[in-house]
Amino acid sequence: MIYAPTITLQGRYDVDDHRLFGPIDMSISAGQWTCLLGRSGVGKSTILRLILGLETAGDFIGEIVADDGQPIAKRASYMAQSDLLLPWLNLHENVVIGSRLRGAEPDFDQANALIDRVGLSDHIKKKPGALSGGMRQRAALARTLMENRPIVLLDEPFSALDAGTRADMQDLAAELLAGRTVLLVTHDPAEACRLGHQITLLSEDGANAWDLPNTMPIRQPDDPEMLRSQASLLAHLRVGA
Ligand SMILES: Nc1ncnc2c1ncn2[C@@H]1O[C@H](COP(=O)(O)OP(=O)(O)OP(=O)(O)O)[C@@H](O)[C@H]1O
Repeated sequence: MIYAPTITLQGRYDVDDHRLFGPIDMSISAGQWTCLLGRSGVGKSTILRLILGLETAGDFIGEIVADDGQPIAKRASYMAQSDLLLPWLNLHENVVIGSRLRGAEPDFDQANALIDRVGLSDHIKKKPGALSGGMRQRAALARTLMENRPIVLLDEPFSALDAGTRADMQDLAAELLAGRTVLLVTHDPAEACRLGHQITLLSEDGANAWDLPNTMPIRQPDDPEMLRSQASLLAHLRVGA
């Protein structure tokens, strides 16, 4: 598989003449899941956009580098908070849009298999407007997984899903993204403790690691150590809110 690098982000970020976060020194480990949590508006989505080199509202002073020195954006796939599905294309066409935009022939077998894994085979010809919010989110997940990139940036990818489907999609993403460098933005301590090799808490003052059980993800929902960790993380987030 193509090398999945460690990414480091060092710097500070100002918006509207005030400091939003930083200075921070954050590492997103090679081939692992790093879960990023923090209060609403602290800058989590901004960090994903900075890593991708996309426009943001403020100014970042610092550097974002991969440990192999190669550019990051071209080998990253990104699932934004809004699903970014194109309304005039059907579900299947949306899932293969990446290849189409690159002028390549899509791998239709892979696309069909992914659509099946996210449970949308019966809806393949529907346009996004005819799908529920959770279905749209699963379609966007399939499109992201279809890209098969070594770096994957996910912004609340499971937020619209019912509890059972959410657990299924977490399992699927953990399976298909094994060995990739994944940065997952989430508000859900249970999700972070289930999926994360590392958890980073972003605040105005910095980016701090949160201790996780020594077990490897993906952790079972009834894992006692995980449950303890998610409970203390929730308590910490409530105090910090
Ligand atoms: N277009 C914009 N113009 C001005 N300020 C913006 C703009 N977009 C975002 N911001 C500001 O940047 C800050 C960080 O936004 P960001 O979306 O990164 O936060 P977040 O931590 O991901 O929030 P949430 O958890 O609610 O998704 C916010 O406080 C917001 O006010």
